[in-house]
Amino acid sequence: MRNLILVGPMGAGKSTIGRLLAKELRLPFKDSDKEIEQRTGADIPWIFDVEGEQGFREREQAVICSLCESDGLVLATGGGAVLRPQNREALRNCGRVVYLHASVEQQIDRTARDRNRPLLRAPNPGQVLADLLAIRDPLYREIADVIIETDERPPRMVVQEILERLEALTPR
Ligand SMILES: Nc1ncnc2c1ncn2[C@@H]1O[C@H](COP(=O)(O)OP(=O)(O)OP(=O)(O)O)[C@@H](O)[C@H]1O
Ligand SMILES: O=C(O)C1=C[C@@H](O)[C@@H](O)[C@H](O)C1
Ligand SMILES: [Mg+2]
Repeated sequence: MRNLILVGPMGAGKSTIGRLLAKELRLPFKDSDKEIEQRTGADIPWIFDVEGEQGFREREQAVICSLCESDGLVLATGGGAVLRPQNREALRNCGRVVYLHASVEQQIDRTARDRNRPLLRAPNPGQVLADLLAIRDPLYREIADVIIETDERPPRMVVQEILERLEALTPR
């Protein structure tokens, strides 16, 4: 398949694992969040503040559709990249999709120190993460070729399991 795409919630480790996986496979790595920031010339909190979540989602769709035209990439997506049906179709059609799963408790631990996620600037970020996962978990599953558990597993172990599980897939 053409590309390797990581989906999953904030704190699942898409950016971290994607970078390691790309190194291991000697493939270029792209992160849709970073790409949005580069193309906008501003960071994600700025985009949410000035253009709202809708503005961010427009930019995200443009970036996803353009990155999906590439071949041979490891692509880490943003946590909400699966919300739009057009993105789900583009991602599904442009490579193997890996859903990195993490419990809400692990997501809380892994995102607590980082102020770069505007959706978590709420009084109760744990509740926000739980609500988002309830809506998005079926969407991640809808497009996933494999689902990988990341709770209590170091990044290197997650990378190894992805490689093994991808190896075992039959071509589609
Ligand atoms: N398997 C893991 N074990 C322990 N810590 C991890 C693991 N995966 C990621 N982390 C840590 O969790 C934090 C969040 O990871 P990362 O930014 O890769 O998540 P993400 O899925 O890309 O989130 P977002 O959707 O917000 O972009 C980082 O500090 C990273 O070092
Ligand atoms: O889960 C989400 O909706 C988001 C996750 C991040 O990767 C960024 O794409 C942004 O902060 C929104
Ligand atoms: Mg990320």
